[in-house]
Amino acid sequence: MAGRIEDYALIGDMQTAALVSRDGAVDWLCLPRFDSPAVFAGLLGTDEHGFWRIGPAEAAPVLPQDQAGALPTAPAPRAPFTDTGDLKAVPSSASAPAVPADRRRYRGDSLILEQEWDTPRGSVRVIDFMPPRHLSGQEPVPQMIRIVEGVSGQVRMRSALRMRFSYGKIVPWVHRVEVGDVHRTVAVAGPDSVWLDGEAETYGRNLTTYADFTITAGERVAFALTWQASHLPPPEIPDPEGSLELTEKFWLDWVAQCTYQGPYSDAVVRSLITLKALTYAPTGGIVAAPTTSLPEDLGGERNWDYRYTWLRDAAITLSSLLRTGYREEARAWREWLLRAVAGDPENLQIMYTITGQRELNESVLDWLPGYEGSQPVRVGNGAADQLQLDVYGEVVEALYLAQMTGLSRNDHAHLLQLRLISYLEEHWKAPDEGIWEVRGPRRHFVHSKVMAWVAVDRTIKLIEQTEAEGPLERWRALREEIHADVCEKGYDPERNTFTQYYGGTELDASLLLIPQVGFLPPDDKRVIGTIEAIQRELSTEDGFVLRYPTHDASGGDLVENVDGLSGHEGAFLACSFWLADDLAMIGRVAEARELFDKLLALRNDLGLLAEEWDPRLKRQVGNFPQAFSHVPLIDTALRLTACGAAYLAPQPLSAEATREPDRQSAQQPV
Ligand SMILES: OC[C@H]1O[C@H](O[C@H]2O[C@H](CO)[C@@H](O)[C@H](O)[C@H]2O)[C@H](O)[C@@H](O)[C@@H]1O
Repeated sequence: MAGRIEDYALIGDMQTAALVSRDGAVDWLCLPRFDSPAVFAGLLGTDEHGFWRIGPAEAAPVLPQDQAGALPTAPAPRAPFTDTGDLKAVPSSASAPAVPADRRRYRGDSLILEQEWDTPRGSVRVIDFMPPRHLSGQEPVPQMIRIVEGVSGQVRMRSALRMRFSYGKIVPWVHRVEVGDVHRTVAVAGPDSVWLDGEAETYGRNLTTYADFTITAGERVAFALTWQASHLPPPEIPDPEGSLELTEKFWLDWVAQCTYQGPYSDAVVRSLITLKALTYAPTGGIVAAPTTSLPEDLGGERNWDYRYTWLRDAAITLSSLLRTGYREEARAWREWLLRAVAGDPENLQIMYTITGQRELNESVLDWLPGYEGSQPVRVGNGAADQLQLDVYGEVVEALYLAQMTGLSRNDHAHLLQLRLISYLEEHWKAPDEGIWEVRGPRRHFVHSKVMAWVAVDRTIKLIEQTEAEGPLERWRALREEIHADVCEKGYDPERNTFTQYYGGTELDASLLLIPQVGFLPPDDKRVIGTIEAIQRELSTEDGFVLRYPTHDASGGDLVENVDGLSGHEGAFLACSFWLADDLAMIGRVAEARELFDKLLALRNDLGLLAEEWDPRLKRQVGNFPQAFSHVPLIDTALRLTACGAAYLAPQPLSAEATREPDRQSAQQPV
């Protein structure tokens, strides 16, 4: 059974990721890539939907050895328990004890997880990681490695592995393969095979693969789980200790490139590592989160698949990476973007798969009960077909920032930017689904129009500051027209606040971005009025911020939610960071710091954040970990570090900003 969302740790290899619970269970892992079907989907169901737990066996039942016909089969253990004196006979259906670790941490600035248990007989550490695939020197296949290390005394351990392919639906055929002295266990179903290698003897019971062993201080016992396409030869025998060394070096080298130094260094670095882990290395696409259907409303229907690349989320991620010294990731994403949106801007989607595919058909996995009963469990995402005009602003801003911070010039990116503006010229007046991807009717969302203004503004600046060409006068007039339209139709003079959409009266936390994107200065009375109104009317009791109202003043359901969904949701963490930013910008710096500190305190003990915070239950909710929360964390940390600076202005063009070799010169750029 899944634990609280914040009880999970993230490990990953920049092509997929796993969630490991505090009790040593891997409850979520999609193979071979982020958006593949899960092999362990216990997170969204029960142990029956797949998990792999390694932990102390003190409370574990004695499991009778395999009966004929039970799968998987195994010979008698080579290394049976050395001490069974105090084992109690308990029902054989019990699989593995779920004992929470006493301590856990990432090993330094890496994505290598270490969990430790203290037992009456000694202490033990389990080290979990996924080696980045390019490091191995072998065939690049996904691999999860778990090394059990004796810290003191002698501890009996159990590994219980229940693989269920296709998100918990399929029981694979599990059998042993013996090659000389080497015994391997392999699970096969359809296109997938998953190989278990390890020194401990395995045996099968109740369609689960077990290994029971005793670990003594100073000993290490390793397991490796490797995915391979089932039609290919078996993967090479893993080298867990060598991979550990390479993986640690990889992360430490990567973190060493970070240019941020300041009081929030730990939080910023952990967020950067998380963003890097969410980046699909082969293409540069960035997933919004590695999970699907972790609910925004526990028990409710607000469950979405985030294993895709949103232009919005990826663009703001890119901006954070650029501000902290990571240009390679920015360059890779820009190339992903150019490939993904290649063609007519009319056909631009707001999200794609990590490889740039356009089909994200949404469907329901009806065999999964959902996280704490939150149904439906969805895969795919119907929002892909929406019109969200703000995306043009975020993408253009990221391209502009890329060039202004020294990422070498790219003609295709230039041309794309110009064509996006031509598209906006025709379409900015249309109603859309907006930044929150509402599933209610389209509206004239104020934030969407503001971001359309951003797109035009940054393009004008690009033309003014570089050799890019475009109809400057026409676009200056367009910029004025959008600005005037928003100030006239999106502002309520009686309440002195901008509103969620033209003609509406509700507020929306996305309006907090108005001063941050430079639409109006922070000391404009309309901006201050909006910030104060949002703080007053959209704050939760503990001072975090809702995206928009989903209940009326008395706490009851609204007759009609703007998002077209039932139920409530938690405070949206990105919006809460934006409020801290705005407070700093209008000079309320102490308050901004206080809010930021409170937000940092919401991170789990490993520094990870989901999308939202449920203020009633005091729990993280929504997909986890979420780029859209970690990006604003970094931005606010930078702002507060540089406090005084009203806007994180792009740095001037550096000498490096020279023309990039034209890799695709023969192709039409967009
Ligand atoms: O709330 C309804 C929508 O929720 C999801 O969208 C949210 O996540 C996106 C990815 O982080 C983010 O870009 C967007 O701004 C958020 O509203 C979901 O993906 C949508 O399908 C759903 O309509």
